[in-house]
Amino acid sequence: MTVTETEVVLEAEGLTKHFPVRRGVRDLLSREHKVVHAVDDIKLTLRRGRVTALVGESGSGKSTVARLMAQLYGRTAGEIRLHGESITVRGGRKFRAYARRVQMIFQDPFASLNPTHTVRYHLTRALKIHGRAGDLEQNLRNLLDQVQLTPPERYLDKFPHELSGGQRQRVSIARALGADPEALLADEPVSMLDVSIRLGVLNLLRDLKERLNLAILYITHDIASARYFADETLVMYAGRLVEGGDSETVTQNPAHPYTQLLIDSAPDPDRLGELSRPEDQAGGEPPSLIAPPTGCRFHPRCVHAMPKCSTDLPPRFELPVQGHWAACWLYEEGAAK
Ligand SMILES: Nc1ncnc2c1ncn2[C@@H]1O[C@H](COP(=O)(O)OP(=O)(O)OP(=O)(O)O)[C@@H](O)[C@H]1O
Repeated sequence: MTVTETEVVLEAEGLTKHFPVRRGVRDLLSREHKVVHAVDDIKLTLRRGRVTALVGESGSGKSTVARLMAQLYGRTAGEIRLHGESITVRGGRKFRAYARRVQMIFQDPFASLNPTHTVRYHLTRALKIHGRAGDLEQNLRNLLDQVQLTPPERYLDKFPHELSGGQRQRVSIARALGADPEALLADEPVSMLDVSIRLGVLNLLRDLKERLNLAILYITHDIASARYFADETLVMYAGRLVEGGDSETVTQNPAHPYTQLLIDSAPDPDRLGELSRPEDQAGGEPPSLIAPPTGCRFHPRCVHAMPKCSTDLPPRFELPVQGHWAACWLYEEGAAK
């Protein structure tokens, strides 16, 4: 099935978030209101039965995108559409209705579960909030079955500290499923877990995607896991998307110099002893998002930078593989498509 064939659940267009910077004493005298350009002009589409990875280094704005899509943050500009309908909610009943369809999973299951309450409490609450308590015992069992915590009675009366990290994250996923959502926004769902159990949780999410026909946004700094887990991969740098396409193409044939850097600097088990060589750290630091570079935000670190890159923002240029694009002037020829 091609990317365009499955039903669109959630879309963002022109999604932008600027956080005001708290003003110091010296700034009070100036009229300037500084902002952090955390997220600028993001366009993405989540489809039924598909995982879209949003990949980038720390501080690139990935979590902010997830929180905007979950309507936990108000946006500075742009539009979020649920089944084609533009939607903005700020708390209250409207938020609850939105959360019934779009659920978020956070990085740290220990922080997102209340240590003083049992698994039963967390899941019961989710079912009740979303009007699905019905046959409560059976629904609780179903949720735990779905996340492969079986037999359910072994887990229902446990407190978060009595569970392993992987089990806690499975409870968080079960809680999200309590709403019977169409889309899951998973913000680094395995990065706090032991390496040995990450794969199990990603496989569970993949299994749920298929069985429940979920649309999943998978946020990660680990591009290798995006190749393994996601159908589509979007690469984010300093608040902007720089490349996108099917995961195999983006990870095996990266077009944007930043994606290439991300792949080259990903830990490679065959090179572990060499990681501290100075040449491995080439490529510099991400820019300040208070005064981001003009033109392409990556140009100060880019080995291919041309004069135009520092002045003109590159649009998306389409590349030979269908659906693959890069926002990079190197591909300007392809813009004719
Ligand atoms: N509430 C806030 N107020 C001000 N600045 C913020 C706020 N939240 C995030 N930022 C800034 O926005 C930028 C993007 O942050 P965000 O957490 O979205 O990045 P990220 O890619 O998810 O990073 P990480 O993987 O470290 O969480 C950062 O510069 C961050 O400091």
